[in-house]
Amino acid sequence: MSSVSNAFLSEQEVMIRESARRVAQEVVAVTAAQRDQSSEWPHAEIQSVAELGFMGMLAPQSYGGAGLSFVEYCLAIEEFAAADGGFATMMHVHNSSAHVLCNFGTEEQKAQHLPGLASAKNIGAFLLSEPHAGSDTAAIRTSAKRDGDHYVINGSKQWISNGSEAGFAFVVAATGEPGSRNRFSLFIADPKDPGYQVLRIENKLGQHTAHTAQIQLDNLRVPAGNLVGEEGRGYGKALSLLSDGRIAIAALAIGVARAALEAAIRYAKDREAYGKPISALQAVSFDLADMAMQVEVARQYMIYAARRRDAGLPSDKEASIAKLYASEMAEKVCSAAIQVHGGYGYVSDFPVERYYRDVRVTKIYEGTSHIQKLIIARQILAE
Ligand SMILES: CC(C)(COP(=O)(O)OP(=O)(O)OC[C@H]1O[C@@H](n2cnc3c(N)ncnc32)[C@H](O)[C@@H]1OP(=O)(O)O)[C@@H](O)C(=O)NCCC(=O)NCCSC(=O)CCS(=O)O
Repeated sequence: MSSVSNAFLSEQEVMIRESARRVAQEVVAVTAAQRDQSSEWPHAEIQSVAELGFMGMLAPQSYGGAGLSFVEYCLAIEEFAAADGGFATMMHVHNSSAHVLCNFGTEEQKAQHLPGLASAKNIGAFLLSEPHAGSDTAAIRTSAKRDGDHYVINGSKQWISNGSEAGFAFVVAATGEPGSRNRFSLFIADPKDPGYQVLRIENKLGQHTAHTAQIQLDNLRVPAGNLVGEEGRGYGKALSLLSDGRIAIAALAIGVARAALEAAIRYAKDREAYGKPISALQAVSFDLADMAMQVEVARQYMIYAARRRDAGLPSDKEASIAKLYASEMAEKVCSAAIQVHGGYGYVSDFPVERYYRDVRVTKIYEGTSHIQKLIIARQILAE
């Protein structure tokens, strides 16, 4: 694949990327267009990729995971996104659950939940956003009240990827009074509890493989032992999940953009106009060069941000730069791929209209482009 360079990757990173590419193409890409039409949940594909370790990428091997570094994880996410953007979102949200548990859970919580997550027996979801708390995370209204050896959680959660299919869920809820700085706590909840109700699955522009649900929590009872970390210290944990997630969403946007670029190159070499392939027309070849340049630059910065994360260096600003640049770039590249296809780019016989629809949300979820600018500006002005 000429549009992906292996420069400065370790042998292991190249091997993981190639293995992810093979599995993504053989298992996920072949059914992607059909899923785009049917919105069917990919049970069989999830099981196949789980058997090869891709549903427990960030869980340690001792708990049944693959124990990948963050760079390796992001390289794999790019590959799955090139096959199906929605599938990659489902995988990312699921793999992040294990990541959060590894970072903040007790040994007991890890032993209880990581094997089920790593094998994809339980799909993970993270219940953070609410109808009135999207960009403004601190506006969360869901509350958790202590009742003996349980907490009782009430509230509405919105935009929950995997929420309708989850067997494991993190919930962020307020345990403190409004106005207090340390008012949010993080809990592990069981979506099989009758207090966890799926109100609806959203009808979206793209990413139909990823089911996005609205969840009502009605007296959801959670054992006190399911509190993750200290009471009132959940907000920073949620923000750290978002920060790491932004690097992965950059990888996802790059994967979809790369698929669009490759489709455009294939089409331009094949389609003839004025007696020659349109790739021989300078205008088209320059557009392809622009697209390739942007994908490559976004990838190199995404890998840099992921390496900082692996090295334990501060990476909030870099995560926001990676996500902002990659998601804005990806929408432009997918649009340019449609343009190369002309009218054929606008119909579903070719995959580029799906890529365009799938990639649009990368400018919104895990923090909008304006939120990324806010985080970058806050940091550069404080330096
Ligand atoms: C815009 C925001 C970043 C604003 O955040 P705040 O100003 O409210 O918070 P801070 O004062 O910066 O931090 C509070 C607290 O947390 C600690 N913190 C911050 N970042 C980190 C980190 N990366 N790691 C660990 N801890 C962190 C910080 O030090 C403070 O601690 P102390 O109180 O001082 O001890 C924020 O509101 C924001 O990011 N908004 C965007 C939200 C967003 O991205 N939403 C989209 C979610 S994705 C979605 O909903 C889809 C769901 S899914 O696909 O299923």
